[in-house]
Amino acid sequence: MGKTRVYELAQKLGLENKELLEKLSEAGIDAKSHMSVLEEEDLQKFESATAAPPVEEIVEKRITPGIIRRRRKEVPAAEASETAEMEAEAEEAEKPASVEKPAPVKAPEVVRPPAAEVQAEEEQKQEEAPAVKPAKPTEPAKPAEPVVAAKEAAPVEEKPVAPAPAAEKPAAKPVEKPKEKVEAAPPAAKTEKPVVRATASRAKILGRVELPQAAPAQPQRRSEPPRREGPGRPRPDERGPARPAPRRPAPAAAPAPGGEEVFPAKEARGGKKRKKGKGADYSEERSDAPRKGKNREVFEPDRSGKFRKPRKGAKVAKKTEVTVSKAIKRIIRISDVITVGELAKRMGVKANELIRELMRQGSMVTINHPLDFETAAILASEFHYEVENVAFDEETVLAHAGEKLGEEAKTGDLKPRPPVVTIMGHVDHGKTSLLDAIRAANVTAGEAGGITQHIGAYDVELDGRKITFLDTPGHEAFTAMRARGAKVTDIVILVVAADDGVMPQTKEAINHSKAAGVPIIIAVNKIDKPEANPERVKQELTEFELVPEEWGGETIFVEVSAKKQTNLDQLLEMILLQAEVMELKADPDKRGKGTIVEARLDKGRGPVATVLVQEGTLKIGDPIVSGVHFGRVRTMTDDRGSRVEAAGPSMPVEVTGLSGVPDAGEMFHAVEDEKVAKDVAQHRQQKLREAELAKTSKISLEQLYARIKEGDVKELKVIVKGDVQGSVEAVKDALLKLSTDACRLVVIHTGVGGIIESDVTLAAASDAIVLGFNVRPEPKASTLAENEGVDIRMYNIIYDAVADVRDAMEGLLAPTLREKYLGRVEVRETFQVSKVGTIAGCYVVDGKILRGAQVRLVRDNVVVWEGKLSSLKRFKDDVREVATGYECGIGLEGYNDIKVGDIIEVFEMESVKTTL
Ligand SMILES: Nc1nc2c(ncn2[C@@H]2O[C@H](COP(=O)(O)OP(=O)(O)OP(=O)(O)O)[C@@H](O)[C@H]2O)c(=O)[nH]1
Repeated sequence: MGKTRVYELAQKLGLENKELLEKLSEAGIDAKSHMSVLEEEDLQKFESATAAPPVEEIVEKRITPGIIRRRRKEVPAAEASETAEMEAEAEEAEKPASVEKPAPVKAPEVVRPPAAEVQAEEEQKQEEAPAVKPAKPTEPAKPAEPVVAAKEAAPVEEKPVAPAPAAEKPAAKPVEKPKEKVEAAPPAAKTEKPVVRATASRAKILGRVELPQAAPAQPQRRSEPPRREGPGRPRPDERGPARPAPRRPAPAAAPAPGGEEVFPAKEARGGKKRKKGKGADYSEERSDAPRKGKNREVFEPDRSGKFRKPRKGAKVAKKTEVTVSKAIKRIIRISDVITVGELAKRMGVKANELIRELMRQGSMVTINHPLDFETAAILASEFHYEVENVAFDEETVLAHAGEKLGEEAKTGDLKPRPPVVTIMGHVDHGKTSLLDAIRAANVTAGEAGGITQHIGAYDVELDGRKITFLDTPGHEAFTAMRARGAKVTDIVILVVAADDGVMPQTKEAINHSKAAGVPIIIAVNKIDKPEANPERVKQELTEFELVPEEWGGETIFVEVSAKKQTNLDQLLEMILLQAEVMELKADPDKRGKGTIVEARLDKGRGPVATVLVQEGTLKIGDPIVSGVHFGRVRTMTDDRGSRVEAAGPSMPVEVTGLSGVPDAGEMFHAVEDEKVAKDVAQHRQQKLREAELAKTSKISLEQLYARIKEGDVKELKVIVKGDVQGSVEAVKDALLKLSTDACRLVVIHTGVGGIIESDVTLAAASDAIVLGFNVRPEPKASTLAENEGVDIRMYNIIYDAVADVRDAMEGLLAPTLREKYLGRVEVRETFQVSKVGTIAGCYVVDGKILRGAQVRLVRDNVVVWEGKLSSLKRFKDDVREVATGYECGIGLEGYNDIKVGDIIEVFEMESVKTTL
């Protein structure tokens, strides 16, 4: 294709450049300066136009060029493309025309140096493309439009140099750029002027200097859209050739025209900029926009400005929404406690950052560490977040529920209530017999023929005064309930067989009772036996500070015979006397609350719970909540199987109507309505889940120092278990000497033998630690300790134990070597192998056994030997490890006294950092 510049053609025709330019524009050819390039098509067009200008054709052509120009200038091509619409709009546009005109003119002006020509052009434009104008009017008023125009023009301008840039720049970068480009072109002076005008008249546009930045990306996009829409439009083809006349910078120029019209529409839908995200569905984008970040907001004004028409409403909505959501997000609602990990997640920061911040504040924590409300609030504020405690205040709700009735009635009107008694003692000392005897005597006396029911508790009467017995003899149940926070028992009856005296469980029972602070009444049983020696029992008990009154002490002793029902009344009398001293009172006018003594699932009746009312009165129909269960009291039955309408303080009744089976020792509360009961139950469920997530130990030696310093711990309670009484006593004495002003050391229980479940429950209930010497915890006790967070420490050397406790109290606990449990094998057979020694045929009960691991030989929970394996075989082969459920042959290094039934514990030692 031959290209001719305007001035060359002018020379050819013997015309002035100006004249030629004028004629060219009359012919509908877009030539902006004498340097503009004319394509062959343009030349032909020019020739045919000058030769015989057919009116109709010209009009058509003119329309096209007109549109092009406008585009370049700033005209939102969209309007141009959709002629039909534009025409409609044109009518409206006509009014603001005066404003619009300047815009369209400017672009052409820039192109054409002579002012006169510019005017001519303006006139032409008005004539040519009235339809286009409508678009313009909106542009000047709305800043966005000019931008669009600039963008659209961009593609064309790239190569063309002067003309296009001039048009674009006014919109994008008002002065500077245009000048540069203009300088390159000959008619620099001329171009400058128009630029100035443009900027002046478009003062509003200046503020949008940023827009051009977005534009660069658009040109490419534009080139695409035009193609798509091009086909639909008849004009693109015509325009292509017509416009580029000045310089056909190419295909880009051609598409642009068609694209102009299209773009705005697309953009309006969220096409280009919005497509930042992928696969933007136009419809969705709109809704997404408001949620996006600041970056987007920065861009949005531009877009919206450009495409205001379609989006006026959307714009406003976006901004508002973003602000609101942020404000809400910056408040974190927690329920009393939140773990570090959860807080980090909710704030959208890394947990490590929180942990680092906490370390900076002096606390070493892990990701699962629970943070209380205050700590969480301080921590969150570092990250500009607020924490709101939305904890359901269960206590307030329940207190409110309980007080209501009390207020309505007479508040503070406490009335004496029957004592609640638990019977404890050593095995076979007659606990059950005594309970039965008391009950039998009572039943026959009170309700002849009445069928007694086992409901876990019952009451007996003596001269119109009631006593409630908990039918769960033994300290295990007692402490298990206490571990749940239940303080049910008022008085403990310690049964000691007169013929047997104080035995290990007698001692345990004493310790458990003392730990709970419950007074003890001694029932010296079996006095009917000839070998009975009550005096010896009294003597033995003085060791435990249980001194009979006749010996100057305060403990009540009653000599009874369960078998012969001797002195039972006297025992009851003494119980009542003790109760009187204790001034046990309760307000029966409140809503009922108390403790679950027993609960089970009955096939026919559903969950059945024996409850002991401790405060107020429980009535049929009362909504109640117990633990995570709730419901309405459907039926109430006493221990004689009689239906009861209401149960007052200290009365045990069997209740149905709960949604599930609560745990023994759980409290129950009657509340005003079932919704409250449900709310409380659900809240507890949630807390239970949280607690599961953030299990914390009761107390451990590692935490001791820190807690002493915080004032949390004023005394350290210890349970000592050992293989022989001598070592237990030695440790106990040594430990007691460690007592300081800051922390008193109290040994709440000692015993010979392995660490058993009841030791752990006692430790859990009393916040104690368990020290073991040459003894091991039973598997069940280990599990319980793990669940309850009880610290069990095992030692072989007394000195180590004492040193550890002392160091812990002084905050000097060194990094500890902690045992990592690997497995447990049971010795099933033993073989003597010459030159090798004893080989144990074993069965791996739990975990696995590893060659080279350390082992401990345990017999009856007492450590007999500790060392290493000398051999580990499966059949005849040496093996590295043997897993659960398999048999193996084991040899112990330098130890042969292995017996059938022995347990071999396998473990590794690992160093654990002590954190205080
Ligand atoms: N001679 C005599 N024997 C009694 C008396 N009280 C209980 N016994 C007997 O002692 C044995 C044990 O009595 P239990 O009531 O089962 O003792 P326990 O303390 O409940 O026993 P555990 O439930 O195993 O802890 C039974 O054989 C009773 O008959 C008594 O007062 N005199």
